[in-house]
Amino acid sequence: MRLDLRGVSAHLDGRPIVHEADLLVDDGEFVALVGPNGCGKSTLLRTIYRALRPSAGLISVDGDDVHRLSWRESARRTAVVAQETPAELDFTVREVVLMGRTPYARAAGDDEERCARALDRVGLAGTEERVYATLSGGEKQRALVARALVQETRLLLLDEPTSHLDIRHQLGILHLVRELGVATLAVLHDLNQAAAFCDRLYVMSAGRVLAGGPPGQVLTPELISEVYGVRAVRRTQLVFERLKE
Ligand SMILES: Nc1ncnc2c1ncn2[C@@H]1O[C@H](COP(=O)(O)OP(=O)(O)OP(=O)(O)O)[C@@H](O)[C@H]1O
Repeated sequence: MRLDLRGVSAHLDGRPIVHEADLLVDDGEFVALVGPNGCGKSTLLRTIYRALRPSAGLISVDGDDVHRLSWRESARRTAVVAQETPAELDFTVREVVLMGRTPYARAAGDDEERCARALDRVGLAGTEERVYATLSGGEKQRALVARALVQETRLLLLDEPTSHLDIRHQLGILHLVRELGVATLAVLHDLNQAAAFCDRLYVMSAGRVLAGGPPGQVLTPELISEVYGVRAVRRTQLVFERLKE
């Protein structure tokens, strides 16, 4: 699975937000998209999962223009964990997770097992009957990752997947994504985490993709100061690793 963006521009309410973005995610790659608040990361992601039509450029998944695929075909290729959580209706966690199976034929008797396995992988085993709306922010976020997992796509789009999570669960989700080995494009804010977990990253600023490549090459103090207006100093720091259960 290969995601390829060429010259993608996007407007919101007639305002140009993303300008001629080029970006590539190869099969099995974990790629981060970083940049300051409001620079257009979510907007760019939305053009990929078809919540927004680009005003110019081409977005292809395995060579096919994503905006020309049928809804079902698109959902079989690409799963999304977006920032907005779904309307808080009275769905159970099971029902929310199984929405990820909608692009597949019914009658798959093993959907229950898939659901249980996915919930287990995100640390929510046994919560199937809970009402989704009653979960905490971090639990909701992990349930939405479980929904993306049962969709069994080879491309995963994650918009700040760790924003509500404590440090242990942040690492849990990032490790999980790595282990999946699925092509992943994730908007992340923590540059240290992006550098630690991702194969490559792209830096956006003011609607443009400024740089892309391995974290060590891209995240230079010069670029960070240009993009974020902060001074970056490389120091030894506390490193967190999850303890085994
Ligand atoms: N519906 C809208 N109409 C007009 N402008 C919008 C709309 N939605 C977002 N914007 C603007 O578009 C710009 C890009 O927003 P976007 O959410 O893509 O940024 P982001 O990089 O994901 O930011 P963050 O890190 O804060 O999540 C922002 O200036 C935002 O205010």
